[in-house]
Amino acid sequence: MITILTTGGTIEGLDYVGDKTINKTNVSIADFLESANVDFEYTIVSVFKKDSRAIKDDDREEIARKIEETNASKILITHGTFTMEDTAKYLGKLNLNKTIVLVGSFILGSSADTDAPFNLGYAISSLQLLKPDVYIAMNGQIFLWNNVSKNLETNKFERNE
Ligand SMILES: NC(=O)C[C@H](N)C(=O)O
Repeated sequence: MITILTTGGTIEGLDYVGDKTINKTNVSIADFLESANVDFEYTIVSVFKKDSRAIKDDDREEIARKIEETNASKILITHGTFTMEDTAKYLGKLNLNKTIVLVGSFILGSSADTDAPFNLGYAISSLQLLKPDVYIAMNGQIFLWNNVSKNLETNKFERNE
């Protein structure tokens, strides 16, 4: 059983100009999974729908609460890429003793060339194999919460050393 927590960001088809959200086509994570015909049990909980630049520690606390509330030991979090590393660090420090993988997309989930389905598939596969801890699954790689940052020039996540 996997619990999927959704929090907004480009992966959910939300588009932004500056700080303003332009509500484009709302893409649901459920639609991606249904079209892939996945065959594992999951529940999707929408925690909030935000540009990740607007996510504050109060919001992260709410995510942590949802993680503690669920019986599932494997948690996927869909999240905007801008502050994904901050949420990963926040959760990593809590020692929640569950396998937690954060994933998002660089290209709008509603675009034909979106990286969302690839990233989701990679993250879900990794989630099932990784030991308890907090990870980011992006760019076809797995990053541990305490050794990751987003390179804004290359639009890639990378290890700090
Ligand atoms: N690629 C993204 O997800 C960026 C997005 N604007 C965010 O919420 O961080």
